[in-house]
Amino acid sequence: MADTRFKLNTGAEIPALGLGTWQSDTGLVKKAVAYALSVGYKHIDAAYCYGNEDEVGEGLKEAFDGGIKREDVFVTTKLWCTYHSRVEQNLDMSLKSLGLDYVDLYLMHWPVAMNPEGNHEKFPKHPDGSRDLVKDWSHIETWKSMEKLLATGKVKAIGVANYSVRYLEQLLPHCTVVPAVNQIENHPSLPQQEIVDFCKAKGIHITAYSPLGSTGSPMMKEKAILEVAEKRSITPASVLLSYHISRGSSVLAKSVNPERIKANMDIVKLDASDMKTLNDYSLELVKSGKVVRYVYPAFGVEFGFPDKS
Ligand SMILES: NC(=O)C1=CN([C@@H]2O[C@H](COP(=O)(O)OP(=O)(O)OC[C@H]3O[C@@H](n4cnc5c(N)ncnc54)[C@H](OP(=O)(O)O)[C@@H]3O)[C@@H](O)[C@H]2O)C=CC1
Ligand SMILES: O=C[C@H](O)[C@@H](O)[C@@H](O)[C@H](O)C(=O)O
Repeated sequence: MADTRFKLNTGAEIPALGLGTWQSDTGLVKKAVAYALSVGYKHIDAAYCYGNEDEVGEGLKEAFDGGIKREDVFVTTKLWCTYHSRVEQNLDMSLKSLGLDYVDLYLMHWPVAMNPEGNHEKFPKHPDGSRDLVKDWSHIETWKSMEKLLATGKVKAIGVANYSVRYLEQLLPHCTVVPAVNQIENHPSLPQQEIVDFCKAKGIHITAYSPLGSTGSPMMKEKAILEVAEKRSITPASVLLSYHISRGSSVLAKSVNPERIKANMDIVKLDASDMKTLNDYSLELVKSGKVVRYVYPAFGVEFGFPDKS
């Protein structure tokens, strides 16, 4: 089932499984990308902020030199927060590093702008250590610039990441183009049902990030996951990745290890009783206020996530 695809509101298809590249060390990520594409991945998730797009680009080049066609790979990258007032410039920087003339999807990485003239190119800070934000900058302004990119041919689709219902409700009335995707942290310990349902109703596809619980894959030790894995004789990683495909979402798994990259393609159709076990586990966490969000950078901003409000 790793070859499942979902239709975007642009008419294009997004391959259900993507290779993540956040925290993929330089020296390893070129091989990871080239290897993943050689064994059948069709979707690579990158970001300017990850600082490794040059190497991701080298991995893509190796794959293209080996005969894989550009049009058969779905490449996503993201606008970083210090570039909200310079959207096309940041896209051009990513395209140059990736060695591409277009990306399939360009996302606003977080709906918050950081000072483009601060004391660091990506993570400007105030003397007290807090992030140097442009507090009066609206993410709607950024989206307007993202919409203009479509006419350049440098992006096939545009979308957002880390948007809550609250932020989408602010954005949608001002959109000429509805985001194709909202990329969010999602796994049975953070089901985010309200945003998943809201996006579905608006025709916005969900891509799940950190499906294994991010660094060190802590979700793989959760009892409900182990229970389904044992019952189906599959790995916990397979349960965690398959869960999203059953929910109609695409999913990104990061690995720089060839065995794990290959193993993560083992996506199966979970049945109703498997999904019930996982959903009951999620509901219990939601009811007791114990959902777990692994990725919550210190922006000091209220993003409208129900678990953080
Ligand atoms: N839009 C956004 O703000 C965000 C987007 N993302 C995107 O989503 C991707 C995935 O999320 P990420 O946070 O990286 O975390 P994941 O949930 O993909 O987990 C990655 C961790 O799991 C390990 N791992 C991977 N596969 C296996 C396996 N089969 N068995 C055991 N361990 C495994 C990896 O180690 P190893 O490499 O050694 O295998 C790494 O430590 C990111 O890389 C990025 O592309 C992520 C966070 C935020
Ligand atoms: O995509 C992954 C994450 O969003 C990552 O880009 C952020 O967590 C960033 O490191 C930050 O500290 O703001």
